[in-house]
Amino acid sequence: MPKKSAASQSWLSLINIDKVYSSDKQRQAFSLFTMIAIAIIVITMLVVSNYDVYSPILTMSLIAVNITIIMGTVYFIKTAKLEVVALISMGIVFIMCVALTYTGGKENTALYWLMFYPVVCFASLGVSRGALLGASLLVCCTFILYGPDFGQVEYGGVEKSRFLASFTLVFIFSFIGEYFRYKSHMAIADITLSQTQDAYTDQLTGGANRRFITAHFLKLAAKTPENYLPFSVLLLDLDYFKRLNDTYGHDFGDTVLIEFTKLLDSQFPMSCVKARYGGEEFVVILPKETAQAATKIADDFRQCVAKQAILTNDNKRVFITCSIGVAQVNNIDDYSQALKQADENLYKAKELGRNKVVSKYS
Ligand SMILES: Nc1nc2c(ncn2[C@@H]2O[C@H](COP(=O)(O)OP(=O)(O)OP(=O)(O)O)[C@@H](O)[C@H]2O)c(=O)[nH]1
Repeated sequence: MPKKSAASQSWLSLINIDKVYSSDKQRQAFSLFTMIAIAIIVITMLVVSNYDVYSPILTMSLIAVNITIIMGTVYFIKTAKLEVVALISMGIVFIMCVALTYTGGKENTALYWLMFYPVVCFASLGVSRGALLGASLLVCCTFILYGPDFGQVEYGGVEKSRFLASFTLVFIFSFIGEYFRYKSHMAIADITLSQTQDAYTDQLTGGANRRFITAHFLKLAAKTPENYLPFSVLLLDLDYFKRLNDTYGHDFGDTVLIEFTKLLDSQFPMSCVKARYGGEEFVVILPKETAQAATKIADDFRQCVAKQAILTNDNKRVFITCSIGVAQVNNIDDYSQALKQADENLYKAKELGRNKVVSKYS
């Protein structure tokens, strides 16, 4: 655990676990479109082979289902809006199920077809919407089977009660399956997020570490370069840190590193990425800033650091300074090269006597 948390944690918001969520979306999409594919084939075959047996209400509703789910699939291909397509598809299939129950289908065998509905509803719509649509179908079917005569077919008493019992069981077990699958999925998502955040956190300062930049930030910037490029990279190193450790002790050295991280967070905008690169070395990335502008910003920070006193345990005021090397990144692939350049500039800043900023504009 970090000794002290840095003032701002904005960099944590850049960490996501989209892969965990996208695999769940794939599961939902796969369930829905498997049902759609099977539905298109089965419905087409049924309509073609039974159009003379089916009542016009049933034939029309089956054709309407086919057209709607085909259009829904096209809409999904164009927009990738899975939830909308799932809701519309399961809505129209709901109407088809009601029409099937009402008309009886071929030789009053319609009820068999309804059993798949709760399963696909939960798999493609999730717990609450799945429960709502599944339960609504159960209520509608019960009303059609046991309600007053309003033109529906008459099923046998045993057939009705067995259908309701089986449908209820399928509904309950689909609900239990989806509810606990969702709960475990969320638990895994939480664990993955906290482990990922942990892996990218510097344990002493609570700020980001080097891995955050190399394994996460650079990939993010490569995906949306328009949000970041060109950016400037500052390499900052505390001056005479060994002497500080030797004079005031290692614990005070730690306190200085924590206070320095807080200063980075408070002095640079939230949009900047700050990370401890190791030891007493830090990196700051300034998105959409040229090296020229960054040199001025870095110099303001250097002066701010020099003015800031840090208190020792016995209330002694200690002043620190830092040296900074600056370079510009125009292309993500050039990051390593730019970091090397910033390192060379930092080395020059040390050679010039420390407490300096060096870039090609300084
Ligand atoms: N307290 C503390 N010290 C650390 C930590 N990591 C590295 N150090 C110390 O930082 C010091 C770095 O020393 P040097 O590389 O010689 O640098 P310097 O003394 O700052 O000298 P210049 O960089 O040349 O100004 C070493 O004494 C390390 O032990 C840490 O996490 N906590």
